Order: sequence, then structure tokens, then C-alpha cells
Amino acid sequence: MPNTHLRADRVETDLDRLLAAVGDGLVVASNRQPYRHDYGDDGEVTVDRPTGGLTAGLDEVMRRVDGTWIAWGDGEADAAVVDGDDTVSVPPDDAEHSYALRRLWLDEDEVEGYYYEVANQVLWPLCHAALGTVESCGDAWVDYRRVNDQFADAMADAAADADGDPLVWLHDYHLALAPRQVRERTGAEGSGESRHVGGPSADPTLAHTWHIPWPGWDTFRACPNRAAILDGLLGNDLLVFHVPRYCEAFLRSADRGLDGTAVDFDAGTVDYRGRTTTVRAAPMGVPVDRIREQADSAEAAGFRAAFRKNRGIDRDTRLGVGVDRLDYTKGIVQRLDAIERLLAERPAYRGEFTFVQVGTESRSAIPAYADYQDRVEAAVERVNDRFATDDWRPVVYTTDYVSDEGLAGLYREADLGVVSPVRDGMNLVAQEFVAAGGDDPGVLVLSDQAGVHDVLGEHAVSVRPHDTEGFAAALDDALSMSERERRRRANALADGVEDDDLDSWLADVLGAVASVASPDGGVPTRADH
Ligand SMILES: O=P(O)(O)OC[C@H]1O[C@H](O[C@H]2O[C@H](CO)[C@@H](O)[C@H](O)[C@H]2O)[C@H](O)[C@@H](O)[C@@H]1O
Repeated sequence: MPNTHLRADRVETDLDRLLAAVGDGLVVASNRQPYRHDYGDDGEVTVDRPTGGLTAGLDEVMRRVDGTWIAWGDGEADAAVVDGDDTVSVPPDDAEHSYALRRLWLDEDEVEGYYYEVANQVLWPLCHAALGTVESCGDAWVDYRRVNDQFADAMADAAADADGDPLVWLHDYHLALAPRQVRERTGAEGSGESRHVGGPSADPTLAHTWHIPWPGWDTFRACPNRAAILDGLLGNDLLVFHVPRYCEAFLRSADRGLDGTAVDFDAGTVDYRGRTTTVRAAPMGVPVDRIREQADSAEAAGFRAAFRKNRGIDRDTRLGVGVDRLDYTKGIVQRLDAIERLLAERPAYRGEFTFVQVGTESRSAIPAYADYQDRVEAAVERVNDRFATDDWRPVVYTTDYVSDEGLAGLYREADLGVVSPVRDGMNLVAQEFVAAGGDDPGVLVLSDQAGVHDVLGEHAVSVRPHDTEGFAAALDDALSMSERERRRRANALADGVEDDDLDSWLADVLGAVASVASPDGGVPTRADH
């Protein structure tokens, strides 16, 4: 069993020192951008923030360094509209903490092939072990490679422009080929020379966080272009997954799926083409203090009260809440099946318990996503048709936008937070629910198929999403739990998300970067003092 878990031997790390060492040499690359600018005909610019824990979390990080973030410039703009200006300063409302956002303008065919086809109809279902949903790559692979090339160009440029030693931090499955392509551009292909934070270097340190699961070899072997994906990722110095079982699965794939690799399962490393890639686990956390403030805010309190009133939910009705992108991996249909079973078998909950499902539309141009949205709506209607009365609905479903404060308010209002993906890299909603809990916290009902279950599972009520009977029984257990047990679990969960919050994750990743960049010294940690 490889020793990959960064938390297992975590030393107290001085995050400020790590951030200072990185400074403006940090180049982040992700498909999704943190801010989307829409340029109206009248010249007016509106800015919004795309959904997703990844961009929200990284934005918090970037506000603390003066680096560059490279991303696909989706939105109603293109290079012509913005007059070739591909870099803006963000966040729009916080000049003191600004950083550069460099957008890549992709044409429609590239978006189709790279984002909709390879990333989200091949790699996403494959990594979530939804093989029935995997499509053939076909010509789309050419687009995927070309867009990765564009990212690599931008990363190499930004790294060359950075003061000091650059760190390029890539994110996710959209950019699997880009690490190798960056190496080709920086002339360090195959050299494998070590880099040193603070010393001269021709070659950037490359770290890559893969936010979704890495599947078992039996699944990954079905991947078209699997050797190219592995070859690309092994251009990194550091490859980070959320939990150790994904590291193990990756090491196995590297061992079996690519000629010329030497995998050290104990050390969690892969030697390939003259370079060592270190594979580590660091579960992503959430900004706990910020979420607490949001849940404490007047806006959150107002939202809770207004939500009940506007949706016809009685003050005394107990609430469950689920918040998800409308993605077939999120297990929303299975959740609704379990709620239906609960109400069928425990009639005492009728009129006494309402489940609120907030859904955010996602990737709707993909048939499997459009179908899923229909299936969720049909399941909501079915449960409501079966049990609703004149003054009570078992399920309240909304796809309306809800602000961060509104969500934090809903979490605090809820007796149950239900997070039941059929497979999920991490899932930050579970942690947000815990962080938002107040004096009278609710119970977390959590799928054992989510990465976050490896971290919080012990104190949550665990469910297997496809076991409708067991899931319904777990909901009953959660709703009938004694106050003492509920508080005991909630306190343990709160301690967990606080200890392993967003800053801890960042410190873990940057600490690992420092040790791969400079195994003999690198950036000092608190433990050195
Ligand atoms: O960018 P989209 O195609 O609109 O999708 C949104 C994001 O979905 C995925 O999120 C994952 O990352 C989260 C943070 O680590 C994790 O908690 C969650 O469980 C994952 O599903 C995807 O990985 C991101 O790249 C997308 O931006």
C-alpha cells in the first residue's frame, strides 16, 4: 500500500511562507474561469461567478498571491469583442487582492471537441466509472490535443514572465496532455533535472490536482488514448488526488497502462522519461470562517425565513437539503427514491418533513445531462403526486440561483444535509453544510462513494445511494437521532472540517510542491522553528 497521504505525516506548515515563496510565480490553469465577463452591445460588462467549488476555492488562493490564472474564456465574448485583450484583472470588487486572469478564446468546434466530447463524454464518465455513458473520442481528440496545446503555450509564456521560480499548478481532467506539452516548450523534455524554489531554474515546477476520481485499472483500460493521457500527466513533478485510493489506482494505471514506467508503490512515485512524478493525496477543504460568517449574516437569516414562507413550508416542518450541479454522478434520483421509500414506510413523516433540492443546470448540451435533468424533475413530480396534501409538499425543487449567503442559510436551517453521489472526487457541499451549522446543527447523510466520505464518513450517517431501502432507513435514523448523538457527531464533523479547511489543503499541496522542487530543503515549515 503506497504511503501517499499528505495528511498522514503532516507537519505544521507556515502557509504564509509557502505563499510568499511562490509569490507572483504562481500560474494556475483550469478549464473553468473564476469570473465570467459578458460584454453587452451597449459596451456594458457584466461579471458573474460560475458554479463549482474548484474555482471558488482557487479564487481564495489567488487573492493572496499576485499570480496568473489561465482559463477558457467562456461567456458572451470573444477575442474580437474585447479587442484582443485576453487578460483582465480580477476580482472585480477587490483591487487590493487582484491577480491576472488570462482567457483563451476557443472556437465552437474546439469547445465541442475538447470540453463537451473528450472532457465530459469520455474522461468524466470514465473516471466516475459510468462506462455506459462514455462516448467514442473520434475526431474530438484532435481538438482536445489542440486546446491543451493552447493552454501549454499560455502556461509556458506565463512561467517565462514570472519573477523567481515559477510554479505552474494545473487542474483537472481537461488538461491531461498539457504537462507534457509544457515540458516540450520549456526545453526540459526528458532532462529530469531537479528544480529549487528560490534558486535558478530553466524549467517550471509542474503540479497537477486531479479533482475527480481516478478509476480502477479495469475501468481505465477502457480509455481511448489512455497511453497519451498517462504520458501527459507524467510530465508533472507532483500529481495530487483528493484521497489515497485514487493515488493507488493511478499508480496501478501507470504501471499497467504505459510502457517504460517504473512505479514505486511504497514511495508513491513514477519514474518515466527521465523524470520522477510524485503522487500524493490532499483532500480539498472549504473556507470555514467565510462560510460561518455567511451563515451568521442577516442575509442568510432573511433568506431562510423568506424561503419557508415563499415555498409554503411551515415553520415547524423539519427540513432536509441537497445542493448539487444537475449531474448524473450526484445521485439525486437515488436520493428522491429513498425519500419516497421513507414516506411510504414511515407515514409519520408525512406533513412533518420536507426535502429541499437546489439544482444547478450543468453541461446541458450533453444528452446524458439533459436526460438527467428530466429524470430529476420526473422523480420530484412522482413523489409530490404521491404524497402531497393541500398544505404540504414532500419535495421542494428549485433551479433558481441562490447566493452563497442563501445557501449557508439553508444549510443552517436544515435538520439533514443529504449528499449522496453515486461517485464523486471529493464533494465540497458536505463540508459546507457542516461549516454552516450553528448552535443546533443538523445531521450529515453522506454517500460512501464520495471522496469526502474517506475524511468525514466516521461521524456522518453513511448511505449507499443505490440501496434504496438502506438509504430510507438511514434517513429515518438521522431524523430520529437523539439530540446528544446529533451534537456529538456535529461537533466531531465541525472539528474535522476546521482542521482540514481550505488553507490546510493549500499548505499540504504547497508543502508537497516545496519538497519535490527541493527535496533537501525547500521552504521552511513551522516544524523547523
Ligand atoms: O466546469 P463545469 O464543467 O461546469 O463543472 C464544474 C466543476 O465540476 C467538477 O468539480 C469537481 O471538483 C470539486 C472540487 O475539488 C469536487 O468537490 C467535486 O466533487 C468535483 O466533481 C470538476 O472537477 C471541475 O473541474 C468543474 O469545474
